[in-house]
Amino acid sequence: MQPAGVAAPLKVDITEKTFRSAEGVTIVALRGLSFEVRQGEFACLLGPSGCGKTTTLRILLGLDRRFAGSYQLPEGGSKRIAAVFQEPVLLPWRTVEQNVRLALSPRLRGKDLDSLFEILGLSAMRSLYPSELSLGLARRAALARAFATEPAILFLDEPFTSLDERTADRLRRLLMTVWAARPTTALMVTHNLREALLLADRIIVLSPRPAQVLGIFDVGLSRHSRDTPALDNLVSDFHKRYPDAV
Ligand SMILES: Nc1ncnc2c1ncn2[C@@H]1O[C@H](COP(=O)(O)OP(=O)(O)OP(=O)(O)O)[C@@H](O)[C@H]1O
Repeated sequence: MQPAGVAAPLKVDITEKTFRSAEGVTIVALRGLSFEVRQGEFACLLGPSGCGKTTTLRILLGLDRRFAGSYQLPEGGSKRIAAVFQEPVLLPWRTVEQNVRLALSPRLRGKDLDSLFEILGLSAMRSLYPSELSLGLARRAALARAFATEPAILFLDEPFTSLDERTADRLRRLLMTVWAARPTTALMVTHNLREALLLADRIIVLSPRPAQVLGIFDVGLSRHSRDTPALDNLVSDFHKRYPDAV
């Protein structure tokens, strides 16, 4: 048991998660999946398509309680959990700013959001409605909403899919800037190795379904040094260590 006030990691120990298909066939999505994310760390869960990454996040978000095993959220189960999904899920009849403020606890509702909107390049878009935003801007609004809540843990499920590469890259860099300004324990699901190498402190490498941890890849390079040649080297180091992963 972690004493109150002491930094606690995210601990995951899922013994098994199965689904029953429409034809009555049992699909084992996860079996023996165990890992930790340290306090204040940005970790990526990297694995091939269909291996069980989203299933894992849904369990950690409390959206799926039918599994065997256990997990412990940072700070002994604080309620401040934020999530950014593939779809930004903004309320269409609310402005960007209202969407962000609605997510805040009463204590934070009136807080100054200027610097957060500024970092994310959203200062001029605060009073726009979601239908007036490009997909890239809507994703930024979803990031603003997540960080505004000052979460104990932030879960991200492939937040940069279906964007052109330039927009995705700009958003990845914005995510790093906002995370550096407001560090929080973060777990991001992706099947994009370069993305994981650009963003993560450590990568939790998963096997094909049922997802198990093949190993942990410690990126071990400061984020400012992760330019294209450095990323190329990291990709090659990664493939040497995990020739069969992703
Ligand atoms: N509600 C469900 N009913 C039946 N099978 C499911 C259900 N949800 C997920 N699955 C199956 O469980 C497995 C894991 O799915 P999951 O979405 O977690 O994978 P993923 O690693 O996130 O994939 P991707 O990277 O393509 O999003 C897949 O075989 C999927 O078809």
